[in-house]
Amino acid sequence: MSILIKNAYIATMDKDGTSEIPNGFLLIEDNLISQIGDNSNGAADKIAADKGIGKVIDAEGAILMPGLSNTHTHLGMTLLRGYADDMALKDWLEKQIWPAEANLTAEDVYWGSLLGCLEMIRSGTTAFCDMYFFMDETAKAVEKAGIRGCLSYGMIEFGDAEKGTKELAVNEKLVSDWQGKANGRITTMFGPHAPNTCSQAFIARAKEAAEKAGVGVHIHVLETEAELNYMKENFDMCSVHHLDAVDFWNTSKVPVLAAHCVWMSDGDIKLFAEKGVTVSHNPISNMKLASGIAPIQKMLDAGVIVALGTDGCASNNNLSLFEEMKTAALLQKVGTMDPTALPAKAVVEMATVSGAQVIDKQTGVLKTGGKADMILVDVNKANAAPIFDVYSHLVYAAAGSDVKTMIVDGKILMEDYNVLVMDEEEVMKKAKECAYSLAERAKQKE
Ligand SMILES: C[C@H]1O[C@@H](n2cnc3c(O)ncnc32)[C@H](O)[C@@H]1O
Ligand SMILES: [Zn+2]
Repeated sequence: MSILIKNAYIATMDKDGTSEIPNGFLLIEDNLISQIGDNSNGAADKIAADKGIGKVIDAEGAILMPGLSNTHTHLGMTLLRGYADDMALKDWLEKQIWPAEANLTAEDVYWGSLLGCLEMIRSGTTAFCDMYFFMDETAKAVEKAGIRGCLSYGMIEFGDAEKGTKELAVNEKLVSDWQGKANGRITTMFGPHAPNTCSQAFIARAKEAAEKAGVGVHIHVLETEAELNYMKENFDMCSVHHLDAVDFWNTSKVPVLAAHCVWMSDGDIKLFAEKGVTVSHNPISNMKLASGIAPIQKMLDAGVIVALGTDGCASNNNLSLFEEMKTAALLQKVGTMDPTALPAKAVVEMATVSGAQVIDKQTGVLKTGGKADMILVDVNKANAAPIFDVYSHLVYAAAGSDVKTMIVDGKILMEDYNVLVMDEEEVMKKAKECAYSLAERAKQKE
């Protein structure tokens, strides 16, 4: 189906083309953007008439921009929203989260993932990178919801080579079953959990498997000072150098996505810039677990690709990249005591162009020939009067709930706040039932 959007304030995020079109139009044919331009001379109506376009969206009072990419989630964990708060990462995982996850079923992950997709649709996220368990269920949820998902299985091996072999087989099956499915909306990666929960040899095997399959790797790294200290005590070097010794950060064959990266040294940053690693910055989770402040401005200055992520709903406790954008900007300013650190436009680039780099390079900007993944942000609202700068508005004043329309791969998933791809009431009901039953099962085992 062809869709024509007219009268929008377009923020293309295209560094090589026009970045803003105050009164613009955009034409979608099949799943691609076929035209984008100025509408002040009424070009859109002429195109609609000439081409006989059936679907015209009048976007007066809205910003049209690329959809947002959430580069670090654990979508099934949406069921554990608010399950365990106000704890440090190690205790949180070992005493609360892992015991609860030991009771997870495939059905739990399906409904948790679908709820996560719903929340993302409602808050402007068109693509995400996930690492969790029962990933077939997350893939089915992505298939239904219509967004893009780059899915990895969270492999935790704890130095047990036999367990490692089994974990790799699960991730390999995910790749062979789902890579490129749903018209390419579903892609896959390998997900070795972290350098302090997986051995160096195992992480190297995961990278080898990823290169063989031609897919990326997704890992947590240097999230806490405790991880840094553990690595130094046991291996006499930090996680980054420990994995560099097995060439893990080499991106010449496949992308490498490193979540958190809070405790990076200047040397680690230089290495990531040279290697082309994508960092997923998760400021809210890092603040909530008191993990620290990642040196994001330093990374950007050094040329590291930095994207944004929410982390799972048990450490955030939502999936709104609008909240993440604002928090990222404010945290860098207070962390460096420099109000010019991480300006608004740079944050929007992190949430769009940079995130898309690791998921689907044909998304993340609005330009002719690109895939049609985009959102309309309602600015006919009290919190949007006045707007002097579109990026300032998106980062400091807008909210996820201002997203009124979403199109992914040329298909409308939400229009004028109506989600078209699932029964919202049913999803919330089923997810709550699964969540309370999971908590009950976990409590009984305590
Ligand atoms: C895939 C596993 O990862 C766990 N997890 C969720 N959030 C974090 C985090 O911030 N750091 C490390 N591990 C995390 C999740 O519960 C799964 O067990
Ligand atoms: Zn995580």
